[in-house]
Amino acid sequence: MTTLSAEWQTWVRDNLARGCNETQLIASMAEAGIDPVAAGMAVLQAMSGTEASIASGPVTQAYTYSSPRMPQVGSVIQTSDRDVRVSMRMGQPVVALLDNVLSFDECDQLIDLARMKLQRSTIVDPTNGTHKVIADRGSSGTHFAVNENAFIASLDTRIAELMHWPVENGEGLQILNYQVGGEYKPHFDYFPPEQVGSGVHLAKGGQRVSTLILYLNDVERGGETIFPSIHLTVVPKRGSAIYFEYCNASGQIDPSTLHGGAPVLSGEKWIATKWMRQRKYG
Ligand SMILES: O=C(O)CCC(=O)C(=O)O
Ligand SMILES: [Fe+2]
Repeated sequence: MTTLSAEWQTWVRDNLARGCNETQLIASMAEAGIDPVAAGMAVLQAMSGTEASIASGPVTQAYTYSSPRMPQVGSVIQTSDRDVRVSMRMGQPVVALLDNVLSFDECDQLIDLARMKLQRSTIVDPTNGTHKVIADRGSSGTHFAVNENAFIASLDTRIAELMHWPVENGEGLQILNYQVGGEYKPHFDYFPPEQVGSGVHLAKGGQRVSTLILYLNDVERGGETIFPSIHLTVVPKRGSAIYFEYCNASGQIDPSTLHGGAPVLSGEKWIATKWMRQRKYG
């Protein structure tokens, strides 16, 4: 057990005093190499004003891994229309790397459909009247409602079977496109229960329980999905997907699933993300 340095304790207190969001603080600390569970404890202790020393060594997690949704055996998951190959699996946190989730043709179709929707979000340039894409944030996105059309419905069914969770508990498939420099800073996909703002999200469908990120293209350089607290890096591969879960049957959440999208260094990156909720969503 080591103690979080005085500098970090001061940093936490100062940022809380400035009104920074707790989750962002934990994510920044994790990015700097601090165990996110220890970072979370530091933030909680600072919020409650205690000066006790804070453990940043191995931390006993409250999260119970006893009944993962993703089976912990087998190399193939048979869905109603496709055999998906498990190429890597771990139990704590529950993570699985899946190959052959989408055909190349399905990846291209998703990109084309999303591109059409993305193109609709243009503004008219007041200087010359031409349509142009709204300011480049390094990433842009759109989503498809659950069962929006026959193609999306077939994917929603397959994805639900892979995630071992009902279609109706899923949020609509989200498509993200990152250009060079585009990234997604480390974050949790669940809604932090201690945050006031989470209430509105939790009211509909409850907590998020699991995520499937589908890679729609090969990225020339960069754009890996990174899990800083478990030191896992997933290289995007067209048609493959990374699955992870972070909310168990008791409603506990697993902070070791902190993850982000590393900056794209060359080329571009297209992904589709499915989030599952505890209950029926929508
Ligand atoms: O871009 C990535 O690899 C991560 C995406 C992600 O974290 C999300 O969609 O929730
Ligand atoms: Fe995420």
